Amino acid sequence: MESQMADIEAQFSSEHSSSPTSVFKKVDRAVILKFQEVVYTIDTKKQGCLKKNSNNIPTEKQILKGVTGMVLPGEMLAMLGPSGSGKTTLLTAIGGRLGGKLGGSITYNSKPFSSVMKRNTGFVTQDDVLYPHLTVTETLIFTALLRLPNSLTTQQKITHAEEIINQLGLTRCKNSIVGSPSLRGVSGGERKRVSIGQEMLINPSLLFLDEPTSGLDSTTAQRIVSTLWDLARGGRTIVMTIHQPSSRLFYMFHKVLLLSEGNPLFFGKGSEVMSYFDSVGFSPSVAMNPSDFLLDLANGIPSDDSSQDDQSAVKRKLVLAYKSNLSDSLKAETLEYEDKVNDVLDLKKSERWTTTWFQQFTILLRRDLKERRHESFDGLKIAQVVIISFLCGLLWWQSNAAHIQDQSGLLFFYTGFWGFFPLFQAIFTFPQERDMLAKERSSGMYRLSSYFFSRSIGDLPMELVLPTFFLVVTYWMAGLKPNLGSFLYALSALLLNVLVSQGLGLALGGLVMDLKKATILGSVIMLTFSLAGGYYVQNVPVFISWIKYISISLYTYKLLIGSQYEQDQTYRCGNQTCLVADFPAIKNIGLDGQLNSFVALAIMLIFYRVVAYVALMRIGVPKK
Ligand SMILES: Nc1ncnc2c1ncn2[C@@H]1O[C@H](COP(=O)(O)OP(=O)(O)OP(=O)(O)O)[C@@H](O)[C@H]1O
Repeated sequence: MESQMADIEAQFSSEHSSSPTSVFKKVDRAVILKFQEVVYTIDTKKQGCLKKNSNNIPTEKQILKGVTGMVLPGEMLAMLGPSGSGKTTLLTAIGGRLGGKLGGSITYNSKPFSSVMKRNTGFVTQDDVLYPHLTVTETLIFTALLRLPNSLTTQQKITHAEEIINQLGLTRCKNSIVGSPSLRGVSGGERKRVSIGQEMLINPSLLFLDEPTSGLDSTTAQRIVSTLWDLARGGRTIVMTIHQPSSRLFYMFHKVLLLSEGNPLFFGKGSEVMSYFDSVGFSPSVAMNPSDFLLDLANGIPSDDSSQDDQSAVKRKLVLAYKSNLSDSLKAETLEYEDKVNDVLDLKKSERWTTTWFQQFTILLRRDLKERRHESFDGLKIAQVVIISFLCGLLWWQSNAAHIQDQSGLLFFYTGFWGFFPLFQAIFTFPQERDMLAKERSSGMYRLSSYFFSRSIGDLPMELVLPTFFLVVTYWMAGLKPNLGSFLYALSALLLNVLVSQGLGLALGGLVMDLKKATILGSVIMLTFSLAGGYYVQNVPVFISWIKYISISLYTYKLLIGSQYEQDQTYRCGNQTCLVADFPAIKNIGLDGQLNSFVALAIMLIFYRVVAYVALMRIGVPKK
């Protein structure tokens, strides 16, 4: 086995350079990771795992049951175990991203996790969270601009991203879009390397990867693990979960941790694992891949010909064997090491953010415009608005004040259409972005406020151009008050309506974070606002009439009729002349109090956005 390691070393040391600019260069700060007796418990009642608790069934479930280990700089630890054994939970815990009931101790150079450590940590999640419409180069350059400190110039950051592309073997596909399951882009292995590249940009001392090889063929998996192996040689501490590595891969790991139902069954050198299990009475009946053998053991199946054995008894025996043979010596070794490293490898203090607020804002805005250019200039969306504009213009063709019923109907239609349309566009924003926001925020890439402003402003031009176009067409075709002042008044009311409805959509999406639920909730709220808007029902019972005070439609409708009619204006009703202010759909709303309506909409404009912002604050922060 030693010779196998030497072969691998020889093979890969020739493949990668170690020049000063290389991604494989020595890391600035080495980190010793230690975790002792890590226990993690979840409240199954809170998580909805148990329906009832009438029979005193325990409502807590232990996911991790006292896991200990230590990974030194330059080492690569593989965590193995069957599905559900707790690998991802442990990785998330030692990666500093797990809140809740976490017991035991996890230290980094003898210190707890801190924002400085966060800055030195790379975390590659199992699912690659990447923007599908950006190219590989764009993805890495934007990450470099956001994550690298201002001590580097923009050009140096770009050069660094380009170096990563070359060194991770992504040159061939650097101009291809990343893609997603529904959009053909680069291959799965290339996508994984882009995710690794994003973390490598900051030259992390610690690198965590959740199943970096899942879904990849064995050659691609081999390439990725050898890249990681080279990264470890630069003094990085690397921890990954892995499902079923081939024996070639297995021997590349310096250390192996085997988990079964949250219990550790083995922690130590990969080369010693077979002899350990042999010493406690378990050895494969035929020569087999060590990871297959280990997974069988963790499932309670000791060898191919003994599938009839009691699996729980086997697992219990293995847990006891670990406790009596490995646990104490491992704990002692971990403690002993502490004395040697204390204060030797200290992390320097560093700023919380590597870039300024304004830099983050502009980079995020540019990235957003690039990623979503196809959405903003979506032909279908534009066609929809154009068709409805002309249809409305034709239906209400040259109506005049005498057709007050028609005109008030058109004005109310404005509030409805431009309430629902922006609301449903905005509802999608945050649920779609949640994973990206969680990933980037948990690696401390930018402030929430710079993200929030860039995201709200990025869409604005198109959000405002479409209703403006709609109003220009319908206003003049329908023969509304032909005076620039009235038109501009109506336009500002309509745009305010759009912005407030958009804010409501952002808030609902941010609060619920589930598209289906948010859409249903959004339609119920908007319909309620519409019904309470004073057009359909005039004699609302007192006990429910308060709804109108929170109705976006009511205030907008009030402003729109204010833009068209004067207090003393009359119209022909049959053979006589009637006051516009007495027309039922207007009388109830009244033509006065215009300023109050503006103020009410302005308050809602701010309020809904504040709610959306507060709702986003919980994303990317470990739950307490
Ligand atoms: N927040 C949670 N709520 C409910 N159950 C949870 C939660 N977190 C973890 N678990 C449970 O803990 C166990 C371990 O989960 P974990 O994802 O760590 O397993 P894993 O070994 O990584 O599995 P896989 O290989 O399938 O990804 C599973 O049974 C899972 O259902």
